[in-house]
Amino acid sequence: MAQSLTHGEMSLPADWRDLFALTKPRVMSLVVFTALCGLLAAPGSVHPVLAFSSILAIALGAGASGALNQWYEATIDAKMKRTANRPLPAGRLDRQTALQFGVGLAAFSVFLMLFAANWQAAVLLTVSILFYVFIYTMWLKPRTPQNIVIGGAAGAFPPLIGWVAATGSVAPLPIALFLLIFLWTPPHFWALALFVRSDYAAAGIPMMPVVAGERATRRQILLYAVLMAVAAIAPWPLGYTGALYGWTATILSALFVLLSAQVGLRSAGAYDRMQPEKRLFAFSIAYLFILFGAVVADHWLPL
Ligand code: HEM
Ligand SMILES: CC(C)=CCC/C(C)=C/CC/C(C)=C/COP(=O)(O)OP(=O)(O)O
Repeated sequence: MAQSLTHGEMSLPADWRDLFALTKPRVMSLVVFTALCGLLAAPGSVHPVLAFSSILAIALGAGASGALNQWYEATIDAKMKRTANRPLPAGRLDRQTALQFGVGLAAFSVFLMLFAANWQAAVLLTVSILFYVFIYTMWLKPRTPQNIVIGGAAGAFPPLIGWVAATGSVAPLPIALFLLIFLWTPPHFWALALFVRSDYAAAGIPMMPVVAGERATRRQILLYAVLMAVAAIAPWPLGYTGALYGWTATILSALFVLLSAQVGLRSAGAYDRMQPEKRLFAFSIAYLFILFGAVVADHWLPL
């Protein structure tokens, strides 16, 4: 985008790469993948153009919420090493542009969903965007260490939205997938929070390790991992999925619980490299990618 904007004394071009970075593309890739899997696992068939447009709408809506999150958190991001180089804190983009970009993209994504799929999916997409921006970012994140438990629900909506875009209604399987991501989020995030704790402390964000301490965070990671494993495997005995998904979920969830136990049962202390925590964080991402791939494979290749 060749638009000019004022930043202090200088006039900087709003580079498209900075606008792209506002959408948190790496995090959102998994969000969009889970949405696509929700859509592909639904019964019946969707016209490819409608399927593509629905997924595009979810990607744009998720990107918009990432931009609005960064618009709101520019001063906090400036205080953390991990986020200081984002376009706003680094001064490559001004807040007004980020706000306009986020609001415009959010509105466009909802209209696209309305025309491509149905009003039910458009409503769910709107709820997810509003939830992430208002409930998580503005309300819970600066106030309570439970921020990601409750606020994390926003990230659990995409497979449900994909399913509803395809069918116009809700069913037990996408609700189970919602629950799976909901319970996955605390171990995913707290593993990372353990090794970037000083960042959050510096920014004054009440993340669990900062407020409740390392020991409590470790125990809760393990607790949520066990609950998540139950939610991940349950669709198989309940008959919502077949054995392909069932075995994948059982093996991967056992591994997830094992890695969480390595983190959860470790005593609190000053570790230099936090290897088990980093391993769990990296595995959490691979886990969701593979598991959601298995939901689709199970639907199309029933064993
Ligand atoms: C409130 C809930 C969540 C919080 C607080 C959270 C937090 C984070 C943070 C701080 C990172 C570090 C890397 C970065 O800044 O880009 C990260 C990485 C990541 N998150 Fe989450 N996350 C949450 C939920 C989710 C959900 C629901 C998904 C997808 C389903 C997801 C997918 C990812 C992925 C793919 C990465 C790796 C990005 C990379 O490779 O850099 N996260 N998350
Ligand atoms: C369809 C739709 C609207 C989906 C929304 C997806 C969503 C809410 C994902 C949550 C994942 C996420 C970016 C967490 C980052 O937390 P943070 O903002 O605290 O991380 P930060 O410290 O890196 O800014």
